[in-house]
Amino acid sequence: MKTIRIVIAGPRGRMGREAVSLVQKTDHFQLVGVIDRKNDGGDLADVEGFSGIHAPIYTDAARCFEEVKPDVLIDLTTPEAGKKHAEIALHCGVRPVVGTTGFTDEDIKRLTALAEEKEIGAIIAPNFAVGAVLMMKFAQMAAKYFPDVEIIELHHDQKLDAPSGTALKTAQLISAVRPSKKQGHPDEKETLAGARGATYDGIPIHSVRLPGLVAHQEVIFGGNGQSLTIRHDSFHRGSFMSGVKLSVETVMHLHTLVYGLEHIIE
Ligand SMILES: NC(=O)C1=CN([C@@H]2O[C@H](COP(=O)(O)OP(=O)(O)OC[C@H]3O[C@@H](n4cnc5c(N)ncnc54)[C@H](O)[C@@H]3O)[C@@H](O)[C@H]2O)C=CC1
Ligand SMILES: O=C(O)C1=N[C@H](C(=O)O)C[C@H](O)C1
Repeated sequence: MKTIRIVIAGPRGRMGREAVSLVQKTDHFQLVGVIDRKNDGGDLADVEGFSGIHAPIYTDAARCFEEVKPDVLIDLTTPEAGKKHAEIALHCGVRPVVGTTGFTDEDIKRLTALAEEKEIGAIIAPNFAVGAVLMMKFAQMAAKYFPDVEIIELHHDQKLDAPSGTALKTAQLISAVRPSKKQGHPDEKETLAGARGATYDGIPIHSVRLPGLVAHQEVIFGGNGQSLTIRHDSFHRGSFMSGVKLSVETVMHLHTLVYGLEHIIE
């Protein structure tokens, strides 16, 4: 199998560290550089926790892509940095695999247009865990029969964006198969602002942030005298890595942007 040259943005983060380890243990993956906020010009092997893993560190994405010429960028940073890195990657002919969340519909449209203009593959996956992708698919199936639904997402308390990318994607998939509707009593009033959560196309989304959690979501459907709950839990970040590997391999054969692993996992 041809070796895939990879740059990771955010290598020192919780997800970035897992991704570095994935690339290290995958025979046909090669870590050719990293993009970090610190240590420009240094070697990753000199950073705590990366002993023996040699890769040049860049703070400037464009310079990184020009100098190390990767096939794929894996971005696991922040919404602001992720959007910037994905755009620069596409301009430089590098295929982005973006796990970073907090992208708006507008961001995705803009990056899709750029990928099509450059005729290059890109993947934006709000959740790389196979179980989470199935949860979203099952929720979309259930919404045809149960149009009343609320989403509760629960994450660790260091998460920057709310709602989670997974909750937004779940709401988008549900909204694609059910007519728009306002749920609950038409005269319902919040006596404490925010009590009914945020809404996406009438679907309430509630975000819980607590220490000890990793990534969890419940999609609760209500019908006449019955309820259906679909729940997924990621207990550690290893759960995301088979999806990252699949995305890196798949993006090499794409010529457009794919938003969501449900388009890749049959
Ligand atoms: N798609 C998926 O399956 C998953 C996605 N995520 C998303 O991945 C992202 C990262 O999550 P965590 O690793 O938990 O966060 P983290 O806070 O542990 O790591 C983020 C890293 O990005 C780095 N960073 C920030 N700005 C940067 C820049 N301009 N250039 C280079 N590096 C920069 C930070 O220094 C930090 O090391 C978040 O958006 C999160 O929502 C997290 C888990 C799974
Ligand atoms: O920040 C996280 O941790 C996670 N972010 C993603 C999201 O926003 O959906 C994926 C997963 O839920 C973990």
